[in-house]
Amino acid sequence: MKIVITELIWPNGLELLEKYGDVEYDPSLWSDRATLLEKVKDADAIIVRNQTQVNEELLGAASNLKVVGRLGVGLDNIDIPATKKREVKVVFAKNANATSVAEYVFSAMFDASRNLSKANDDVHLGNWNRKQFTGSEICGKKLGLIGLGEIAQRVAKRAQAFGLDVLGYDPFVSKFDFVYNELGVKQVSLEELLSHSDFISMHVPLTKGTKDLIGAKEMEQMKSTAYLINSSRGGIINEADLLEAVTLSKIGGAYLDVIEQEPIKPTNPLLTNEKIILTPHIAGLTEEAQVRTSELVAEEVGKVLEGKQALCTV
Ligand SMILES: NC(=O)c1ccc[n+]([C@@H]2O[C@H](COP(=O)([O-])OP(=O)(O)OC[C@H]3O[C@@H](n4cnc5c(N)ncnc54)[C@H](O)[C@@H]3O)[C@@H](O)[C@H]2O)c1
Ligand SMILES: O=C(O)[C@H](O)CS(=O)(=O)O
Repeated sequence: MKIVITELIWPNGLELLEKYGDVEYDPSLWSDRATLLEKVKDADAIIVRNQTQVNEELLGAASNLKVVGRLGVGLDNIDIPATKKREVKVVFAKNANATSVAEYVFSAMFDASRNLSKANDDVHLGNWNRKQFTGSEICGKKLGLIGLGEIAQRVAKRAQAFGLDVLGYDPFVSKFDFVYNELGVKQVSLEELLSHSDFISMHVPLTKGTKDLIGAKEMEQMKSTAYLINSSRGGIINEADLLEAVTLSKIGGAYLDVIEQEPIKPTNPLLTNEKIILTPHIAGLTEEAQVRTSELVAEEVGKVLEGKQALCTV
């Protein structure tokens, strides 16, 4: 069996995969499409993250392919109908990085409320501006969660402990769901969530229905002090509208772990506003999450290659 890995995987996953066949691992292969198309010609398995476009072109080139392993949960870079048409299985790291993403959301809320990074920069300049960095408590503030799946539920659970008031909007989750009844999330309309929340955290997949879900109209409804946090996918918040809203102080700022075009280009206008805090798609990137992710995907890919039933499939 030939297993081609096009993006970052942890060593425990590599070790497991070596039991199933010849592993070709190049974490930057995703960025060299011509070489990638050549390498997958006789591949039985391809393992990717979010950058490799698994589309008709790639699937067409990989005529031997049995399985695509996704080292994460977002499947927006994989043409699922095309894989089904070719009877190629897709396995993914269901829930493996959810706790890490939930903790990232708290890092963003605490950074916004206690000015940690800005105060550190200032002290390193030799200053001691205590009053300037007076913060605010997150206790008692309103946190709006857009999308109430696995990650949002882990955020909601932790938010209870911090005394946050959690509002939730997800048209696909019934009012009888435990997220409303046991996790203390209050079911609201998108409009209510936008107008009342101090922090708004996005937890939806990127689909036709969620593209530009938050644009100028939605930002108009937000509090002028509120922060947007996006650890789901670029494209869900309209970036031009965000830059304008932050520049005109219509909202407080934003924490973006994901952007439409990754990696970021030096000319990206988002870099011009310091109230837009950017991280390089690291919300799910912790040692613990990546050990889990790599093990789970390696095992699931292995099952398919051995003709067994995989569990984390689409
Ligand atoms: N930054 C990172 O490192 C990182 C890591 C993991 C996941 N993610 C992203 O986070 C996303 C969410 O992950 P998850 O595990 O919570 O997914 P999930 O499938 O468990 O939950 C997604 C939720 O979004 C809801 N939803 C869909 N369309 C909606 C809409 N228009 N409005 C409101 N809600 C809507 C669904 O009903 C579902 O409850 C992933 O799709 C992925 O793109 C990013
Ligand atoms: O969807 C995910 O799990 C993530 O965005 C993290 S990664 O897989 O792209 O690294």
